Amino acid sequence: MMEDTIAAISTPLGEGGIGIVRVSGPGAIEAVKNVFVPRQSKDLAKVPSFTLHYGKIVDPADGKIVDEVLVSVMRAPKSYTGEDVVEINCHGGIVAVEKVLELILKQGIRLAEPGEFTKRAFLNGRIDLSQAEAVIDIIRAKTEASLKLAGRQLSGELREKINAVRQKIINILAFVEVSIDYPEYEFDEVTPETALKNIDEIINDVRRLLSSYERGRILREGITAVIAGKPNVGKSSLLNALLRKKRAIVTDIPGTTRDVIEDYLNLKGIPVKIVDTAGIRETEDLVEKLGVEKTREYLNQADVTLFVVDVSMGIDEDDEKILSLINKDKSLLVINKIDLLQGKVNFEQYAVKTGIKNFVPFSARNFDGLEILENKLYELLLPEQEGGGESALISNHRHKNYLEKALNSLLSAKESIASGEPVDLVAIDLNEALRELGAITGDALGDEIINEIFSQFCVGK
Ligand SMILES: Nc1nc2c(c(=O)[nH]1)N(C=O)[C@@H](CNc1ccc(C(=O)N[C@@H](CCC(=O)O)C(=O)O)cc1)CN2
Ligand SMILES: Nc1nc2c(ncn2[C@@H]2O[C@H](COP(=O)(O)OP(=O)(O)OP(=O)(O)O)[C@@H](O)[C@H]2O)c(=O)[nH]1
Ligand SMILES: [Mg+2]
Repeated sequence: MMEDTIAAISTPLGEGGIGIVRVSGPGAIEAVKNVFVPRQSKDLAKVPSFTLHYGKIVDPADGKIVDEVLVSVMRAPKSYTGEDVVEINCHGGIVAVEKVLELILKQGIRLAEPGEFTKRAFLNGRIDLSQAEAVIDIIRAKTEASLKLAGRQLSGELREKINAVRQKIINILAFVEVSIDYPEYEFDEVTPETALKNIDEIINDVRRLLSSYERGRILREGITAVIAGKPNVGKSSLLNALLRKKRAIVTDIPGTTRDVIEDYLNLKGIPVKIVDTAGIRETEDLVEKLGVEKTREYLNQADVTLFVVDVSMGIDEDDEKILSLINKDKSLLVINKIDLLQGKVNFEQYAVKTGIKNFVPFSARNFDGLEILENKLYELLLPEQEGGGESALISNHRHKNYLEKALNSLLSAKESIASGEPVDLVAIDLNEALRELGAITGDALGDEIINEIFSQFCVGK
């Protein structure tokens, strides 16, 4: 349990219905008692846990009323942080909330660092590190799907999976350690064959977790889609169609979009940053030139490119130039302006000519093909998995890193057993794998790394 007591404003600063000052630590109740005058006289130190109390915050220095509030009391160890927690529900508005916080700090309470409440929940053992990280993911979630993913992690799903794998390693280690300590014993259970079989099973578990990372990352972080193509093919019109609003200026003058335009959309749960760019062409116009330069930079960062062509114009050298700048496997070819078509057109020809397999005939004028376009884009990002596959569990790069390290240690242990090396070496690798998996849940992780993780939180969380 921490010695000192911390406080912070836990709601966004601004005008709102209510604003909350949260206080946590052994001195929380005493500090609030000093500034809180309950309407019905009672002692906050004696009220039951999880109760709410009406009254006023009064500055003890001059007896002036600061705000009318509701105060809740949650006692250790059953609280968000695992410590005594008192929350003061003030009227929303910057002045009242800040004034109340100031009064609390005057009672010898320290201002909380970003993420410190959640860090205490972790340090006091109420949640593990992966759950603490899920808290920040929930705050940052941009779509329902990413919220759901973070919610599963908050409920401890990842911790359970990791701990199950660790337990399997511990089971093998137990035998290995015994045979190190008592080499004269022969254990029927631990022939190299059974050990190899068990390690293989663990390796598979870790690989399965790792394989869910790509999906998890896309849902958690979202992706960047860049619209590219020659001037006037309808890039900005496509942006507007996807956003269902007139975000970018559209004209029939080639070179209309000069600067990069960014916006966000929710593609069936995937948070997508969509970028409309200046049409790429050789130009003498300085402003347009700079726009084209920027387009190239964005294309380098794109997770996926929407390459737009005008069906009434076909494909020429200028298209080829742009094609050389993009990753065709991560592109969708949008064959635009099909409303202008008279007679039949072989769309596959466009796929062959551009080398982009995924194509969709489209009209930004009448939205023809918009739904197919969205489906194909989704499929390109999150392909349907064979046999259903495991739903995403790993979404955080830190977790992926430690899983990869653990996998290497396990592979090394497997090799040692297979080549008949001394059991001591096997034990070293297995212990290493245990430590690496433990880093995901926060077991045996240095203070520095823990501090780094929590510093990414917002104040009051
Ligand atoms: N006012 C308020 N709203 C909030 C929070 C908060 O801290 N204060 N939360 C903060 O982010 C979230 C809710 N999360 C919480 C998680 C655990 C506990 C808690 O007290 N857990 C105890 C007791 C549970 C029980 O009664 O069974 C425990 O786990 O021991 C509280 C809030 C969202 N809304
Ligand atoms: N008929 C028809 N016209 C379209 C379609 N999509 C876009 N246009 C027209 O094509 C012209 C260019 O559209 P924009 O969306 O500005 O094209 P752009 O690719 O953003 O052009 P730049 O910003 O100059 O590179 C406008 O006159 C649009 O109305 C379509 O599907 N059918
Ligand atoms: Mg444009």
